[in-house]
Amino acid sequence: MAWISRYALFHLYYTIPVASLLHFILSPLRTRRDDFKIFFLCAMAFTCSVPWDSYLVRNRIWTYPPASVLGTFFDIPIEECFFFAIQTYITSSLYIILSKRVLKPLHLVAGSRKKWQVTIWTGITGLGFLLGAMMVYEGGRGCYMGLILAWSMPVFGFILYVAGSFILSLPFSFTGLAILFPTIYLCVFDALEIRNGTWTIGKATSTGWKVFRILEIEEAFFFLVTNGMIVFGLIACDKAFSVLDVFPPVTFPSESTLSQLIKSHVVALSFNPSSSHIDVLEELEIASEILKKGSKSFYFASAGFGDRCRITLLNIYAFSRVADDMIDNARSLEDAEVALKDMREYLNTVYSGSPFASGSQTIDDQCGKAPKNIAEEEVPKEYGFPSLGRAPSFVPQDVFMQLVEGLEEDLEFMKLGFQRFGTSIPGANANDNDNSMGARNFGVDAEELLKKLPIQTEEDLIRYCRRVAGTVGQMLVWTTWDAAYCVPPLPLRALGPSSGNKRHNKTAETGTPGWILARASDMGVALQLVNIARDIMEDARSGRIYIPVSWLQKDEEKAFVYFLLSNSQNPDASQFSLPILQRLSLRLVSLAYRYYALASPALGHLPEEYRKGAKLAVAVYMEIGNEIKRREGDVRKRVVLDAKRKLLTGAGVLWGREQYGPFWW
Ligand SMILES: CC(C)=CCC/C(C)=C/CC/C(C)=C/CC/C(C)=C/COP(=O)(O)OP(=O)(O)O
Repeated sequence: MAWISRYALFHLYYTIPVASLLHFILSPLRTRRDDFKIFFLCAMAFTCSVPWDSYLVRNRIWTYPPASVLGTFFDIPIEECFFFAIQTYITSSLYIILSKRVLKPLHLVAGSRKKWQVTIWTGITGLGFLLGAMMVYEGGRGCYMGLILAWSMPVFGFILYVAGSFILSLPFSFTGLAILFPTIYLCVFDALEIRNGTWTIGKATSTGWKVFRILEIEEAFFFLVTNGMIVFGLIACDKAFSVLDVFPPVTFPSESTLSQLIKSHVVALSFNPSSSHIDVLEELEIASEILKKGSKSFYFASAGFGDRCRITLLNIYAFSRVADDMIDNARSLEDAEVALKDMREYLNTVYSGSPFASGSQTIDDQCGKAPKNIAEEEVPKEYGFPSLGRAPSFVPQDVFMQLVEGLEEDLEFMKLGFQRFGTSIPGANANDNDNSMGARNFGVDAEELLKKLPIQTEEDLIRYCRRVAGTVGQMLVWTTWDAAYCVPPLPLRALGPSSGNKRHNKTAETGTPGWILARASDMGVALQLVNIARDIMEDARSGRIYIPVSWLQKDEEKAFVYFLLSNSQNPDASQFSLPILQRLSLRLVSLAYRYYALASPALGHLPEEYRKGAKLAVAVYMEIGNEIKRREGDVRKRVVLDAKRKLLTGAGVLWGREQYGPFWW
């Protein structure tokens, strides 16, 4: 016997390379759940297939020349046993890669909506089983097909019964591909091996019908049903996880012993959301839509987080977006003030009873306390804010309160009345687009006006960024801690009292939770500075200038900002001073990179499975900064990245260099 068998060569040439490629693609985004699913499915595939396949071999339904295999296990070639595992690995990996984009809990529609289809499909599997059993009983040429049917249909029937509506709700574009691609691939190489004589299909027990005249129909059907079982099994796991992510109070027992854990997953698997659960799902859908519309970059990057983490990130973004819009779109100062009051009240309501509520509690107190199941609670709808989901169970309320303080700062601009609510600034003519404005309009009034701007110094700017974006960075960190550890990591003691805002101090020891939170705030600052650089013109149109007045040393720079504000209905920097706009936006981007450099080492300290997701979110947004640099700071036209650029940037982060930044970093 040669040192390697023909069947082993089949794996070497055709299955191992594909499995390795998929492993490489999936590895940066792999989560513990993915590992669990793959392991579980491989174990199931092996256990279910060995007795069945052993029966086939012993009854000569398929045979192999003894010389073409390395050894046997219950009469099955060991290469065939390996095949059960590697086929499961290939199909599972492909499904997991394709499904990363999809937020699976969104597909937990009420069982009733798909009830009929589920009943019909489950019925079909029942008939399939009966047909298969009859074919086996009769023996002869239908035997192999009958054995496939009788073996696989009960499995399909069971999965459809427990997760049918979820399976039918998922987009066929990816579930179908995850089944069909490996099926076609395996059919082609199976046909080749049959022709080479590596194995043979018994003529007496097969129909003799061939697919495309090359492959026995039973073989093609075998690959189809086995890949189908793998994908359906993975979807069933996803259903259980989705239920646990969205409805933790329904199924999650507070005990975390292994038996309780298994029990909760079994309950989740058989759980069918009723109409009373639809609200939660609809809110999730709204949050997802808000992110999709609000930020294409972050929507793209959100796929890099597991669903559990992603759901809370959606909730957080949706709340921040809606809160921000309420201020931006307020029709009067009073409206905006009411909105702020509502925000604070809403936060107090959803945080009532949470160990993470603002107050006298220290983070020490919060450690070890079971989070309250706020999803169960009736949150008043009158505020009109999207649900915060489970965030109040692990994100300190103070962080949200600081975000609201940031939004409050925007009110300062409104108070100045730059073209808001029909007022105009003193001494400026909104219709005056005179190119020589620097000389004519700019005067004592303007000096006075610049003095009143809320952002006077770089410190003011950074404080604002910390509040509106640094907080979001910290929320992301708390969310990953919850998703990875279920409770915050213990050294939280290092943080001290939860109230007070010491989290961005530079002295915290590297690697401690306090340090990680501080760096997350820095990262938020970096991203917000890019955002400000990109939106100078748009913000001016809303009467806001975030450029620190202290940066405006020369008269022409002061005149520039004055012009932007006074002509805020239609500012067009090209009319007088593009170089100033370029200088200021580039200065913002450089500052952004300084904060990025400070923060990026901390990305490696996030829970491992969320590192890549966070890097992806940061990289896709910082790429906007790179583009501003490439355009030499000309931000008259809004900088947006096309899908190709996002994909390339994303790919660079996932499979390429560890550190992200402009090429000279
Ligand atoms: C460094 C560590 C430990 C963690 C990193 C933590 C992260 C990812 C921080 C970034 C936080 C973040 C996403 C802040 C939001 C900043 C921002 C500029 C938001 C702009 O949002 P939109 O204006 O809605 O988006 P568009 O600009 O795409 O329209």
